[in-house]
Amino acid sequence: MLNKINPAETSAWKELNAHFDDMKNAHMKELFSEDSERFEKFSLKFEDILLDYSKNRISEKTLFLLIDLAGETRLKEAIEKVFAGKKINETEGRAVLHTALRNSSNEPVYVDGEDVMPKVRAVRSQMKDFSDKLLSGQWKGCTGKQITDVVNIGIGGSDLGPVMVTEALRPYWQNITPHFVSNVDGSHICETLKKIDPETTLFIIASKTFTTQETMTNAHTARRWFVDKTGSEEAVAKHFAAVSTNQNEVEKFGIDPSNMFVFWDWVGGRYSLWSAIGLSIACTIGYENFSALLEGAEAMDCHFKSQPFEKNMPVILALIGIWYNNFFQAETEAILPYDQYMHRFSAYFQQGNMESSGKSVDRSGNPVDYQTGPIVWGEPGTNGQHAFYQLIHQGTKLIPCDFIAPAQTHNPESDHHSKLLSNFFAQTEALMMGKTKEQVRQELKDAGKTDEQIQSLLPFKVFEGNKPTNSILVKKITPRTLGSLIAMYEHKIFTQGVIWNIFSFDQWGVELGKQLAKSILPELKEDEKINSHDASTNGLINAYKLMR
Ligand SMILES: O=P(O)(O)OC[C@H]1O[C@H](O)[C@H](O)[C@@H](O)[C@@H]1O
Repeated sequence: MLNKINPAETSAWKELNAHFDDMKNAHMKELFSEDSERFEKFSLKFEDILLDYSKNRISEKTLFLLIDLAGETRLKEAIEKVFAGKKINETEGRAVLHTALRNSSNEPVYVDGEDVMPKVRAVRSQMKDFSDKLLSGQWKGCTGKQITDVVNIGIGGSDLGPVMVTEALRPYWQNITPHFVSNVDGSHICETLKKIDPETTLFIIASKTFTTQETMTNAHTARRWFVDKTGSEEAVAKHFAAVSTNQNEVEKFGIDPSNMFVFWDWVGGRYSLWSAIGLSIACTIGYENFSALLEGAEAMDCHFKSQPFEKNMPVILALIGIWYNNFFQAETEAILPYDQYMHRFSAYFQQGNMESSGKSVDRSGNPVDYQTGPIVWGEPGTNGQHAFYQLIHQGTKLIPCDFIAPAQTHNPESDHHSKLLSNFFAQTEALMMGKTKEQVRQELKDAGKTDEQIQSLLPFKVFEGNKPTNSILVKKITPRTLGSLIAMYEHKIFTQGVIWNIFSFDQWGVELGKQLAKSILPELKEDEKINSHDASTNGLINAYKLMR
């Protein structure tokens, strides 16, 4: 379906290896002083989003070769296939069509010869209807009261997207407070139940499979609590909705079929916020805003499909990521939003990246002999500055970072935003420029230090600089721009997967732990010692039995 080209065997890769020898010691400071147009050359604008990628250890030749690599690994063809609904998720035999969920054109999208768009539109209008009723107060709970709280019970892709988006778009909240329960740790559901009133709460059970242990356990606990508090089984119909691809299991759980929202196996969990999994988002910010989120993503889809690689934001980001990952051998990437509302953005893309690209077998089933997905992590600025930036500035590891900031804040109180943004600009400058021995010497001299003091302090105060960053400056975080940003990173992940010759849309690695947990659970019931595992696991379980 997708080609099975080993990227490391392409001629572009070999040339990149040779080119890396020329570039590995190049300092960005010099690259900037050699070219007064570097910023213009290495920045892109898409609607209200500016991507500045000039602070990277790249030259025009680097980009040229990376684009060649994309050509040799047939990226263009892969993009056409994914949008056309081809079953590129081969290990699960599925198409990958989260883009169809935001397709507002009249173009049909076929899976197995069937246009999926009519079904997509039907669920969209069901979501609109439901969220409108809830927000307008027309939907009444079992005692005739309006719904004030929505609790989304889901995990992984059925949780992270809705949490991230509702948090990022908090300024757009209407009259419903969302809550999210994901962890099977009873503390999560218990603490949430303490905050809500059963008469005014709607539970959304969100699970693609409707068999996930954490979600089903939390859902049953919520249901028991609800029936216990209201004394009525019938009331469940007015207070529970489900989002799933598994109609049978939803019915078994006892959710009114008219409160069920479907999606399809061609929507991957970590790409599902655009589907009915986004119901909690629509109920929080209103359907119109949810729709604007989809429109922003769709606009990025069109950009990704139509722009040549050198002007294509997701492609450029992907190629730069590959440059560091596979040539500089960088192991991690940080995503650093300078926006408090976006505090779950890196966690969201941690799943997006690490489940998609955490693969060590290529599309032919052979072990890869090059690095694939990086470790992705991050926290909002400026908090991160006071926690882990030290290592980025002066540690031994190369950590390419994406800095994201809105030019306009939703809270223009006093001078907070200019202070925030001055940090955003200062950090990427400092990471690139560093501080030379001469500068440090002068600074210490000006501070009145003796020569001896200067000599001893010097090595610690020098910053090598040359630390790569992308800056993504957004006019304002609105539903539309957020939609575009998310889609931009989704397509970055896709592009990298195509080039690395891996399957980006399965996640078999998650299964093993789940299976073992299932076999261990019954062993925890009895008090007697067990002996069915390795010595460490037996030892731990037996110690637990004595401690509990
Ligand atoms: O939506 P569900 O079927 O409950 O699945 C929830 C999560 O389960 C697993 O952990 C998968 O690795 C995730 O990709 C998925 O999002």
